[in-house]
Amino acid sequence: MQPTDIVLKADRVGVTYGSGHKAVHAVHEVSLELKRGETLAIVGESGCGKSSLARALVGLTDPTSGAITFPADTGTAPDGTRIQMVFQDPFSSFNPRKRIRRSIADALALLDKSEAEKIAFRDHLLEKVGFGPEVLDRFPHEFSGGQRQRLGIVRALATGARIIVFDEPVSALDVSVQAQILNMIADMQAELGLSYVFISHDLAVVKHIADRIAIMYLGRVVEEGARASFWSDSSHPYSQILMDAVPGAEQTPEPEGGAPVVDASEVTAMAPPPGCVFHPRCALRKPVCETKVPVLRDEADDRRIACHLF
Ligand SMILES: Nc1ncnc2c1ncn2[C@@H]1O[C@H](COP(=O)(O)OP(=O)(O)OP(=O)(O)O)[C@@H](O)[C@H]1O
Repeated sequence: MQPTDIVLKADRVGVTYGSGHKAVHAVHEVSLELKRGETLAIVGESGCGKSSLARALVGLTDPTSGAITFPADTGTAPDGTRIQMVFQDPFSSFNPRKRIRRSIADALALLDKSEAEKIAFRDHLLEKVGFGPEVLDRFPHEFSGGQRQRLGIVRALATGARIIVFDEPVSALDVSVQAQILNMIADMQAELGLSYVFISHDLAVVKHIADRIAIMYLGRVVEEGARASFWSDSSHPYSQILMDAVPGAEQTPEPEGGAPVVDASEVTAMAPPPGCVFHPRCALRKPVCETKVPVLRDEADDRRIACHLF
């Protein structure tokens, strides 16, 4: 078998809540690949299914359809250590009654290393996020949001996981703290050779750290490609809206046909529109968009778009 650089692969993954006419297709046939050492950003508005996909990737939810595999896995890592999630608010996942030492020890327990090596690894990770060993005897509530997020990152990495899924890791933090955390995340990736999936509702946050970007809308990936090409080539009309919202981005002129037709909040995964799910909000829509679902197909080198305009 050929060695592969793909560390994580989602193949037509679907996540459905409920059944029958009450079913919500939160994630619909999503296929993605994450290469070793790369950061794949998944971006979309609230409710597009980002968290459902993230939870499926790390095994917290079983996909209703499709498959999640780890093609580059050598098979030596015991389950639970190859992929970990960092949540928006790690406070909710730290046991408030446990000292930090205990919480990190629980993560280190998954490592196949000697006690001394575990301690050295722990202290190295703490140092990387700017903490000394004195934090170990404190409780979670004694830390600010930014500090807690740094501890959340340490705890995820302490398991030895090589793939980290970050679910909106800086969204709850002050803008001044966000850049600091993003820099730490990037430093650790370079030093430890980690692969990241980075979930965000804000394209501005991922603009500097993502190698690849996938845009999700109502459970589907509508566009995917290398980050650099996103700001240079033409894009899916939905991606364009997200790009225009990035501060300092060049604004695209209002397309002919005018503004979006319906309020975004009226379109939900509970009652997705027929045809292209984005068509009610698309100023460039054509009649075909109301009836036919566009497939995600290669538009250029390293760029896939699901849109009838291309
Ligand atoms: N446990 C659940 N039961 C039923 N519906 C759910 C459940 N979890 C999520 N949903 C629905 O699935 C869709 C996708 O939700 P999800 O949380 O994955 O999106 P998101 O993009 O992460 O949004 P947010 O950023 O607001 O968390 C939404 O319509 C949501 O209401």
